[in-house]
Amino acid sequence: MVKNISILGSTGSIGTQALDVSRKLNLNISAITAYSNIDILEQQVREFKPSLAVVFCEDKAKEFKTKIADTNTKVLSGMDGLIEAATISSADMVLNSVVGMVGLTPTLAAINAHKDIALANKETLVAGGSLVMDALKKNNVNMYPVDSEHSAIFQCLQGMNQKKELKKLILTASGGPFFGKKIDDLKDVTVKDALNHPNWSMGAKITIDSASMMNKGLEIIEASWLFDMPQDKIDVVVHRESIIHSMIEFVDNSVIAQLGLPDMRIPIQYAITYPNRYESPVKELDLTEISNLSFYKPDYDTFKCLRACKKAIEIGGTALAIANGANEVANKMFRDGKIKFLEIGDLVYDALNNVEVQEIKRVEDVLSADKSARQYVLDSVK
Ligand SMILES: NC(=O)C1=CN([C@@H]2O[C@H](COP(=O)(O)OP(=O)(O)OC[C@H]3O[C@@H](n4cnc5c(N)ncnc54)[C@H](OP(=O)(O)O)[C@@H]3O)[C@@H](O)[C@H]2O)C=CC1
Ligand SMILES: CC(=O)[C@@H](O)[C@H](O)COP(=O)(O)O
Ligand SMILES: [Mn+2]
Repeated sequence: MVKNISILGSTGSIGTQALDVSRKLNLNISAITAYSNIDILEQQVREFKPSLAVVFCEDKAKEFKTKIADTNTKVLSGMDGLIEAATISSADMVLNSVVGMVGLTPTLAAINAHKDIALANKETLVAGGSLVMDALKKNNVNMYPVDSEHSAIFQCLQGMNQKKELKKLILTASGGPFFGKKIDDLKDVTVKDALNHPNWSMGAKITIDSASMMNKGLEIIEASWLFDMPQDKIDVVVHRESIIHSMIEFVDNSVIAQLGLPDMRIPIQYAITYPNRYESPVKELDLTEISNLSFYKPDYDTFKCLRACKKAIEIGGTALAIANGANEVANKMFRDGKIKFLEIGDLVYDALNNVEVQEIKRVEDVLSADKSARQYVLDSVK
């Protein structure tokens, strides 16, 4: 089993739960990173004593260095710091739980340094999936999904005999806080409404993505890279209770599902301990308490972001990075009160229609498409 782990984004929702899992598994923490939240990072340094702590923001990193001057932890900042945390020699595995496609460069660096990857940071695969998959192959490195649906599929696939027997993947979606609503109902929804996820407690960006169903679109793309499946073999079914985390269907129409309470500590732990399983702090699932599991077709007319992601897959190349980059900016603008909820989907769609798409040959192609998509959205909203 993994003994030493580096956690990128340790102060976030996944990062703090990953430290909880690490505490119970008695793992050594090699490095931890934050964007600017130095108070939580300080507590983590004092408890886990990593040899490296990274604060992405330079000013905050300076302040942090003074705060923890009495410890043996080295402090770095910026992308160089993230790369150092991703490649630190003492770590066997890197858990990437930063939010956004800023995670791509450190993921590639970790793979090139032969670290196994536990991946929560879905934007990395969405924007640069072809580069990541090539790097994994070239370096003979494993990537274990943390995203609940992808972990569910990965768990279901453990029972597969041959790939040709697999018919399709079935991603479940909660439907978010706006399930059943139509465009007219969504015109004036507030940030507070959109942050009210029915089942999961997560960071702000992914919670808004769940409300717009961009999250499910990103997850179709993530699944297509992780499991090498075309999008016409990836179905989405709305399952309001988030108890079935996803399913796979075989050619004989037998369906295998993975179930559990909506708690990310199960997929995080499985990514770290694969192929072994250990007791976890998550409560046992009592189906008689849940009593009802419901299923619906997704509403592609209302949830434009879901449609946009399918379109991005059809276009291919840097279109995936464009959809992701446009969404990252639009999502933040909505949270900051600068645009309305429905404008997120409009902006992602417009970026796909207007930003030039290229073939991906190098990481620079992805970074440049991401930059153009972000600029496109910023200019559109001025
Ligand atoms: N939360 C969940 O249950 C799930 C999350 N995911 C995915 O996992 C990833 C993390 O999500 P979540 O934990 O919810 O997010 P959070 O916003 O809670 O945490 C994000 C982490 O990344 C750091 N961070 C933010 N921006 C940057 C940046 N520009 N550069 C470097 N570090 C940064 C944050 O630091 P700071 O605290 O200082 O801001 C924090 O440590 C996302 O890709 C999400 O889609 C997938 C499935 C479930
Ligand atoms: C916990 C997790 O994996 C999230 O991605 C979650 O699935 C979001 O819920 P939605 O199904 O509402 O997007
Ligand atoms: Mn998910």
